[in-house]
Amino acid sequence: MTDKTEEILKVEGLGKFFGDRAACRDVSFSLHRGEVLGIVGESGSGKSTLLKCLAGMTRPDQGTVTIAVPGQADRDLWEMDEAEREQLLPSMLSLIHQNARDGLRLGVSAGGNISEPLMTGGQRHYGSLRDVALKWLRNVEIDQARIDDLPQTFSGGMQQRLQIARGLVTHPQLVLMDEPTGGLDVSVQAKLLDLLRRLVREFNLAAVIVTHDLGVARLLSDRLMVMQGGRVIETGLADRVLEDPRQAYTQLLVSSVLQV
Ligand SMILES: Nc1ncnc2c1ncn2[C@@H]1O[C@H](COP(=O)(O)OP(=O)(O)OP(=O)(O)O)[C@@H](O)[C@H]1O
Repeated sequence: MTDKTEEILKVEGLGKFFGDRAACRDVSFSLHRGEVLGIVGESGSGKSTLLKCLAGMTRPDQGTVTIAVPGQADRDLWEMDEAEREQLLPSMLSLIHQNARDGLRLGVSAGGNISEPLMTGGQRHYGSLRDVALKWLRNVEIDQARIDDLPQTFSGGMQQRLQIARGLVTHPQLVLMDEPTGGLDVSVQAKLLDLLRRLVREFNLAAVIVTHDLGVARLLSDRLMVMQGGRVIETGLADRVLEDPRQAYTQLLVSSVLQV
């Protein structure tokens, strides 16, 4: 049985600067198994930069990112050398991009896209890889008959679901999502949100979701972190932050959405 209180991610004093500009600074939070943290804020507030620092894509200038590694002691992502980080990343975390095409291999079949991360991890048995791919197609509600089709032949919503299957097939403990429903039709968004909610619960995932959509944030997140000008200005339970925002900026953010 998994321990729901297990800390999966701890961020302390994180900062990233581009010249004189702080894209994010003094960011600290922790995340436990089964918990979903939504990060909201206007464009340019530092959400994507923070996510990239957590995903091993952008080296922060300050602070630490400590992640649980299966079967090992917790590790600071940025203290590892690059080769070790590359090797351990798939078992530690998965990044779901806003644009599914950034997270898929377009020249590889749907089944190949799902099984590739397992092959990178050393699995070679064709029959079992195909079985896992079929299972994951079902998990993300894609017709199993499409297993040999290329992602280009899929709709935007299907491509996003395929990216999610590829991201979760290695059972990472931490999932990072960058505007996972952005750019999709409203009805497709709703279906995808339902799917994400189900998968987060089913696999007891720790997840960080960056979104500018407070509706998405409310539906998926347990806790919310509001960013402005690179800093965290408010954090708390999602319902509390949205129903009783304490900072003027959060009040503005919430009221501007309600007016739409
Ligand atoms: N590679 C870069 N070079 C220079 N400045 C950058 C770079 N990446 C981000 N920034 C700056 O850092 C700040 C935060 O940007 P970031 O993309 O993290 O914000 P965001 O909240 O994700 O915005 P959006 O919602 O529009 O994606 C901005 O002022 C941006 O111009």
